[in-house]
Amino acid sequence: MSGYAVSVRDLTVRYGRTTAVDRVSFDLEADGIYGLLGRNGSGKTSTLSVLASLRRATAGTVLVDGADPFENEALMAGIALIRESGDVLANAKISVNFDYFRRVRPAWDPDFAEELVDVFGLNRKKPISTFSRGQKSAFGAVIGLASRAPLTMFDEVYLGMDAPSRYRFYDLLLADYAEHPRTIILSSHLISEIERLFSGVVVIDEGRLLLSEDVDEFRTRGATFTGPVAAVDAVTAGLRVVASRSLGPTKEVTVYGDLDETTLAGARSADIAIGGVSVQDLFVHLTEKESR
Ligand SMILES: Nc1ncnc2c1ncn2[C@@H]1O[C@H](COP(=O)(O)OP(=O)(O)OP(=O)(O)O)[C@@H](O)[C@H]1O
Repeated sequence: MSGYAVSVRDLTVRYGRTTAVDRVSFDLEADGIYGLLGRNGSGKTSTLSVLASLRRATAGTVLVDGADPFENEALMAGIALIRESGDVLANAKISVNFDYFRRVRPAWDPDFAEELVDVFGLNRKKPISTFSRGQKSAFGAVIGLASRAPLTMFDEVYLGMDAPSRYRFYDLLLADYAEHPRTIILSSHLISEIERLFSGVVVIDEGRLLLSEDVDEFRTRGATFTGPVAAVDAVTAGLRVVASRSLGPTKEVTVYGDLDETTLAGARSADIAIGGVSVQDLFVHLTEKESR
């Protein structure tokens, strides 16, 4: 089974007077790992909830595999939204939960699920409600991975896990994706750890779409200059600086925007190394109030 394509058109979600999502449009090709990035309260969960059919759009349309997921049971079997709040049988043990997910998730892999329980060191004898926050998050990751849903969405579940568990999750996700390609959306505002996973990014801010593009394209929106402090300062003077770090005589400055040939030639002649930009730095810049 391969992944579902996603098409979001003019999606609007309102809660009373609050507009959480404001005419957002983007497309995700089937089979890819996408970052849905936005600051707290930017509308990530609201967007994912509509895709998962937990909430009806106030306006606009959402198509998953070409169809509206709302009250579409057959399609919903292939759409998994994993939230930190659970969506599991909290009072039951792992085995009871696995029996349930085996029934509702057509691509459920029971062996992989058991293997993941061992990897994350989860207790098979206790109900999920007695797990710590990190263990609950890890159990969510287990469900999300073993479901192998053609559209799998992780809504910041990894935030509750400690660093070793998070890195294990990222590695497992990548390895499993390579063997079983599908469409995966990771929503987060903590990007540096997960940006290596993305093939594409959707950035939203205060309910509005800022951009939706391929990650390599996104990274070329800026550049990083590394070299002697004075030389770097001279080359980057007048450019839109996104981030700046100094280490003794060396300075690394990240800038946003297109670079002209004169700037690039100046950098090369001053022995300044020019590199790509992290998604994290660009995201912070794009969503900072003072940058607009
Ligand atoms: N059930 C609700 N009732 C009223 N307002 C809501 C409700 N759910 C979300 N909101 C509001 O909608 C906006 C978007 O919230 P949403 O949860 O979609 O953002 P988010 O990007 O997922 O945030 P976070 O990163 O903090 O989880 C916020 O202003 C929030 O206060």
